[in-house]
Amino acid sequence: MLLVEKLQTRRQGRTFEFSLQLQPGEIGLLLGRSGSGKSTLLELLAGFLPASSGVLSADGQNIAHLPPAQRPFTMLFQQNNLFEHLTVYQNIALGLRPDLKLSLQEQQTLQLAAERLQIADLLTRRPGSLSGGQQQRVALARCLVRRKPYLLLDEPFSALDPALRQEMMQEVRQLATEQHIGVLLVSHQPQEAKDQADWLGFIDDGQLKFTAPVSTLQQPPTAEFAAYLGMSSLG
Ligand SMILES: Nc1ncnc2c1ncn2[C@@H]1O[C@H](COP(=O)(O)OP(=O)(O)OP(=O)(O)O)[C@@H](O)[C@H]1O
Repeated sequence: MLLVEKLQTRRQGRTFEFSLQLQPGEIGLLLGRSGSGKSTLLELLAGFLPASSGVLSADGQNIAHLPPAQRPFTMLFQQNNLFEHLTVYQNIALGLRPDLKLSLQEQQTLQLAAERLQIADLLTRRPGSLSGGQQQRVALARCLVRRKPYLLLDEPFSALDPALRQEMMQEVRQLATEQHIGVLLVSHQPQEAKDQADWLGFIDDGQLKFTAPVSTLQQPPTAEFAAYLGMSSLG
């Protein structure tokens, strides 16, 4: 389990403080206004941003002091996840070995991930010749071969059309369930993403104000959350 307790950082004179728990196989959907701190939370967990205080542990181990590469996270961004000069195969292989020299077993792992994400016929292509959806599948395949227990997704599908976005969310749901990966997903699409999430969290003014089951979308627990959803009043 991922445990975050009063994990703090400062950015541009503002204090950010987050507390949450994420179980293996669980998808937590992070919602909130632009600038509220959603990406800041993911960067803090991944170790791209130093924490000034608080607790960050994974499966009972304190991981707050570890450099990003040693933390149990893999992160997927909205775009620019791939290297344009490398083939799809090489882009995925980077998740296994920075020098791209894969053992036979690693080659098999890569092949399985590519088949799992239906991109096995694209391995010799370069990202520039792929659609946005195919590119994000490649990036997801690289996350998969890294075999990290937690996946941090920062609006990874927001540039895709609605049907494709839904398809990718189903893919993430299956991966989370089958491989017991804990997923934190930042999204601006509450209605679509909620179909696949286990809980939602509302970030406002640098804090995770609450986490709750997705059914809460129909009856927002706070006026701020209702306003974010575009509802004029509670109930
Ligand atoms: N690289 C950075 N360096 C300094 N400040 C940053 C950086 N990235 C974001 N910030 C600031 O941190 C605050 C929170 O930004 P953050 O990106 O976490 O918001 P967000 O909720 O993810 O927004 P959005 O939905 O627009 O992506 C903002 O005030 C922003 O200006």
